[in-house]
Formats: sequence, C-alpha cells, structure tokens
Amino acid sequence: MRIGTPGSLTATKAMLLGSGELGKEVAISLQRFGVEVIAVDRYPHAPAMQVAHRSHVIDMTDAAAVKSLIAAEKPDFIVPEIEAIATAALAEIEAEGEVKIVPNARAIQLTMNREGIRQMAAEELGLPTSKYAFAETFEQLQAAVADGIGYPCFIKPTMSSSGKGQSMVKSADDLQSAWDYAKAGGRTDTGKVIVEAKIEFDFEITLLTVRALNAEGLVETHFCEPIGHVQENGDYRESWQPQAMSENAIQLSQQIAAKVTEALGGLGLFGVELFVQGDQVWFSEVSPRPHDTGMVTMVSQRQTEFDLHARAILGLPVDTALLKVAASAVILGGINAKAVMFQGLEQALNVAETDVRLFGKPEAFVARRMGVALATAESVVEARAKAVKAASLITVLEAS
Ligand SMILES: Nc1ncnc2c1ncn2[C@@H]1O[C@H](COP(=O)(O)OP(=O)(O)OP(=O)(O)O)[C@@H](O)[C@H]1O
Ligand SMILES: NCC(=O)N[C@@H]1O[C@H](COP(=O)([O-])[O-])[C@@H](O)[C@H]1O
Ligand SMILES: [Mg+2]
Repeated sequence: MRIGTPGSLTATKAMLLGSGELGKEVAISLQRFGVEVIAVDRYPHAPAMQVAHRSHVIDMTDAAAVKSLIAAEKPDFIVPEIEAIATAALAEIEAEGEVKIVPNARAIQLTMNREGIRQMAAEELGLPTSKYAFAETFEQLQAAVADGIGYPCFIKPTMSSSGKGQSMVKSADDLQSAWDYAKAGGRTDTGKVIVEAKIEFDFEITLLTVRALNAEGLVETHFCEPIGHVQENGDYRESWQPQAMSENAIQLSQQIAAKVTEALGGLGLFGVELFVQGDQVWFSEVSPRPHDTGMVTMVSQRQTEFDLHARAILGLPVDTALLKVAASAVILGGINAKAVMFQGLEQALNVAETDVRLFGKPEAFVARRMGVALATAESVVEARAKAVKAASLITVLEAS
C-alpha cells in the first residue's frame, strides 16, 4: 500500500528506527498526514508497532540488518527514535541519495554519542556547558576528576539515554562503582564514559525547537514555550509547560537552541536541554527528535511535539503556540513482570482535567516508563499536582 501525502504526487513511506512511546505518537501524527509507517525495534509488540502499518524486529545496532531491512522496505524517510542504532549504516544510506534520514545522518551520528555533540557544542560553537572530560579507563577517569572536574560530578556512558548507566558522584569513594555502572549500563558500549562537573541550576528546561519550511520554501526556526522538568536518577519524572523564566534567560536559551539546531541542520523537531540559573544558561544535550519531557504537549499545544516533527519532516506549516498550562507525570513499572495490567484508571481519570496514556509496553521493569498522566489547569502548580496525583493512582500489576 502506498499512500499519497497532501500536496505531493508521490506516496510517502516512513520507517521508525525505535518504536517506543515517542515513536508511537510520531507514527500516529505521520499517519494522519497520509504516510505509511513501518515500525522497527529490538523487541516485538513495541508501542509504535501497535499502530503502524507493519513492523519488524531487528538488532538496530547491526549495520547489516539495518541496511537489508531498508533495502527491502525502500522507505522515503527514516525517522530515528532511539540513540542505539547503527548510525554508520545511516550515513551510507543517505549518501546513496534515495532515502531521507531525519533530520540527517550527521545530526543523528553526532547526537547519538555524547562525545560528538559535546565537542560540537562546546568546542566548535563555543556554547557554555559543564566542564567535562572523556575517559577510556578508570585511571583516566580518576585523573580527569582530580585535574579540574572535581566533585560532585556526573559519570555517564557516552551512548545512553533516560539516565541508563548514569550516576552522580560526591566523593572519590563512589568513583569505582560509578565507572562500573557506566561501563555496564549504556545501550551500546563505546568504550568511553563522559564525566561532567555538576551545574548548580535553579531549574532545567527542554526547549522544543522546530526547523520547518516556510511558505517560500526556506528553513525557519520556531520555538515552543519552555518545558520545565524534574529528573531522578537521570530520568524524567515530571514536566510542565510553560516554565517561567527571565527575559534574558529565554533569549539566551533560544540563541543557544538556534545555534545548535542550525549546526545539526535538516528539518524536524529537536529537544534542546538547558540548565538555567538566574540569567545564565548552559547547554546540556539535544535530541534530534521528540523528547520525553515534551509529552506534556499532548495536552498543552494545538500541535503536539509529534505533530510538529511530522509536519516539519513533510515540509508542512507548523504552529508552536501554547493553548493551555499543563503538566505530565510518569507512571513507572514498579515491578518486573513479563505481562502487565493496570489498576486505578478510574480513580486517576476522576482527577479533573486529567488524561492518561498507557504506552502498551508488553513487559514491565521497576524503573521502566509504562505510561504518563497529563493534566491541564490554571497554573503550573495546580497542573503538576493533578498530574502527580493521577499518576500515583495507577498501579502496574503482573498479568497472569
Ligand atoms: N552536568 C550536570 N549538572 C547537573 N545536572 C546534571 C548534569 N548532567 C546531568 N544532570 C541531571 O541528570 C539528568 C539526565 O542527564 P542527561 O540528560 O545527560 O541524561 P540522558 O540519559 O541523556 O537523559 P535523557 O535521554 O532522558 O535526556 C539531567 O536532566 C539533569 O537533571
Ligand atoms: N529519553 C529518551 C526516551 O524517553 N525515549 C523513549 O523511550 C523508549 C525506550 O523505552 P524503554 O527503554 O522502556 O524500552 C524509546 O523508544 C523512546 O520512545
Ligand atoms: Mg537528557
């Protein structure tokens, strides 16, 4: 089946590499514009597979497997959704010129690895970041911390997300365990870890930034209202929109986001993560795709971050306006279970102005994100309280 996109004479087919909760929403947004969606992930029945036209289970870090699937499916677009994919294969495919990688293979390669994006941001673009160093051995890590990074600091695998393998270290006593955890905890072992000095921020934001074509066919950069968030163990727990900020801090944040996304290039939505203290802003990292903290836009914006990504990719007009103050709170597994069911949905939905999205992940882990509660309200404080309340009323149970 080939489906035509509005305004185009050719049918459009997109392949998602990664099919989690974010990909599921991207799939729905693309399908609403007439795109045929093929969902790919490392395990069967992943969230986006449940809504896609077709799906495939492959090892996405295996370049040969990625290339042969692309050759068989011949998509027009490849939409990377997770960082652990064979990015070198994407560069080769892009060079052949038949398939468009979103936003482009270089941006995917740079951002999938903390080393690439940090060096570009700090060294080439001169953006403010935490002090950092890379280490390939425990001795190099000890030397880097002693030579200027200091304590407290964060140790992270260079290829990981959602806090996997990441820890904050307060003293030399905890350095070895943080090293071991980072070496074991990445989605792919690159052989390196990054160590970053801790930034003492007042709050942190995700600035969703969209590179889309305007009516003249030129690339324009659009910003959503800043999203504030709370993280625990490197993974997001709550987000809200808008985050109140000083005029200077928002200007600086937009300048940093515009510089980074322009350097990465291509069309699409980016999640630019920034730390803010007073009028000072530091760049942390950027996702060249929708961001987990941006799930709040499912109730706060007319065009969600997923709609914006789909529109930008397809060359359609975008509107980043905020409609309502809103918040999100995550629902974690809390248990390890091969099959799950949920309790408390009715009570959660009795919280006024609240919605729930259960992602449909077949298997639960204690810290795995299984769903999110979304709430709107007159103020951020109220919206956060409602979202947290709704999320707390849902329990994940093992299904027999
Ligand atoms: N240098 C730092 N200073 C202060 N806080 C930090 C620093 N690095 C990380 N953090 C905290 O840890 C969180 C997760 O870090 P980071 O974004 O690097 O991890 P991640 O695994 O890429 O997460 P995700 O994929 O969910 O964005 C940050 O949002 C922040 O709260
Ligand atoms: N911070 C990145 C992020 O939130 N990514 C989202 O989590 C999924 C993996 O979840 P899993 O680890 O539970 O399979 C990814 O596929 C993506 O949707
Ligand atoms: Mg992050």
